[in-house]
Amino acid sequence: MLASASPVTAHAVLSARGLTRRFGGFLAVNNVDIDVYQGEIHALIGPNGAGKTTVFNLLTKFLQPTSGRISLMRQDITATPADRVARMGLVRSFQISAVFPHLTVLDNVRVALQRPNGLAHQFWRPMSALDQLTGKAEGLLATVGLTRERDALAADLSYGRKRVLEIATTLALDPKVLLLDEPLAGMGQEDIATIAGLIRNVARTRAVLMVEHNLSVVADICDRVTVLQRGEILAAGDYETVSRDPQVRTAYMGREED
Ligand SMILES: Nc1ncnc2c1ncn2[C@@H]1O[C@H](COP(=O)(O)OP(=O)(O)OP(=O)(O)O)[C@@H](O)[C@H]1O
Repeated sequence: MLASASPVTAHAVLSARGLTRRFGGFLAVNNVDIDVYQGEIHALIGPNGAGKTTVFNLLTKFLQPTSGRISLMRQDITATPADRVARMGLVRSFQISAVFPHLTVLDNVRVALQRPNGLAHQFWRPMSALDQLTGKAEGLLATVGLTRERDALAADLSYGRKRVLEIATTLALDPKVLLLDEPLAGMGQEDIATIAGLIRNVARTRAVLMVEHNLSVVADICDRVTVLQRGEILAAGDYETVSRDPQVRTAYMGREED
């Protein structure tokens, strides 16, 4: 029997206490505590199979925890369905990152913008009905640096620019907490620098939790790091502290630096 969960920290935007998930007899996530703060980027790192994706699935309510509690902006969301949690402002990038290849960059953002307006069920309205969203969409494109590609078809963007467009469509939902699953995967150095800067910018007014394998980017842009191993927290703190932890070096980072 697990110990009962400790109290959820009041001022974190997203908190979990004693988060635990079993798959049959296998303990994939074991007693994980995590706090994600406004204005900060929190990295969740760890070797393959450590439980990072399962933690994301638990926090976004794609999976129900076996035990433990989750709170979003001081509200207990442990039993709240995924769609409601998303409407409350906890947004995972892929949830709405379906970029429509045959729409322009601007139209992709306008389509994303209609969702929080409660028009999602009227998805097949003519594009002209989206005109009222043009100004806001252009503002978002400016925020992410996509103004020049405004009228390009999404299909014609490079991989890196498509990921930037995904971030723009995610921001259209005005998330309070943004969960990014390996946002830099498969990118070249130049795109990494652009996206890392963009994430840093986005986090100024939001809380960001990201799973990321690129440790130099984690070191550069993340305020806090939680290291998972075999479903448990191995270490947590700022990158400096965590990267000096002998257990972490042996289990994970040591491998990178050998
Ligand atoms: N639905 C499931 N049923 C059974 N086992 C699962 C399920 N989902 C995940 N697991 C197991 O839980 C463990 C943690 O998996 P998870 O995908 O969360 O790890 P991860 O840290 O995201 O790994 P990676 O970096 O490789 O994506 C793994 O051993 C995985 O096989």
